[in-house]
Amino acid sequence: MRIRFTKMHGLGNDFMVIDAISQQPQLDGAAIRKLADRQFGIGFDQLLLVECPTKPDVDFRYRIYNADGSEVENCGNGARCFAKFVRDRRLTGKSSIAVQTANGIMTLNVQADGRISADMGAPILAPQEVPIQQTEQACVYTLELDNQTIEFGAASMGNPHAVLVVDNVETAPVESLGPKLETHPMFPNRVNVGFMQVLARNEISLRVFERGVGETLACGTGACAAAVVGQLQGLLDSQVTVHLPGGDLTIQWPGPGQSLIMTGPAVTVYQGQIRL
Ligand SMILES: N[C@@H](CCC[C@H](N)C(=O)O)C(=O)O
Repeated sequence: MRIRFTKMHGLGNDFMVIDAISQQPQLDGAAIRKLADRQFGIGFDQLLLVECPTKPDVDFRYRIYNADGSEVENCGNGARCFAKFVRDRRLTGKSSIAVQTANGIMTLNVQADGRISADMGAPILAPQEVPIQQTEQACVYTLELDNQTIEFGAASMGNPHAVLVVDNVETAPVESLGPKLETHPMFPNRVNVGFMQVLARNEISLRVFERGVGETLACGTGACAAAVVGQLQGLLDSQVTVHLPGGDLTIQWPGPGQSLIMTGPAVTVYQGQIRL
């Protein structure tokens, strides 16, 4: 069957977005991996499916799949692209959109300048719920890897994140440590691994090795998790500019129990059709 899709990105974190309201794509893990392939397919970090909601008082449901075919709970950059997609495709005229994800209901607000703010909900900090193999909640956890003790903070934005504070993101061991931490027994559902350099109390640089993908040019939930971990460790204020390899996000977090607001751009690259 032939499927219409839109290629989009949020700061270089790229997506294949499919309207699964007017089309019914049959995509299993193998088909998603084939489409995600950057040589033999379309190439993307995540696939986003826009569907009708299954709950009342919600505009849409959107589902997220990593390039390795695994379905995931949340995607910050994807959420902004989803909002631009449903407006550009005239699936809604609303500038405040409520969307159902595997993580609950998220509200997205399209601003006059075209940037999109997402209410990302409150971070989950209880270790069993992130999840990490620890019994007591702490701002800094440790694990042993290759005879080295690694310190990290942890938070779930619906999806699990570990955040390491580093002196310099340029030289941080993202490629070597990222895959080892992603699959470390400390993280029963695997983990997204952020490497954060604190530049000032309101400014960080961040690289993220994403679960199910590898290093991406930006990770919205990773930026939220870094802001949370940095604030809990006393390093950051409540509003932070996050410099990612693909560009900047603004994160606001008043503190524990409160929602994070993430603001940034969403870009359409092209529209296409592919035979599945
Ligand atoms: N790029 C995303 C996160 C996508 C999901 C992640 N790889 C996971 O497995 O949890 C973002 O912008 O948040």
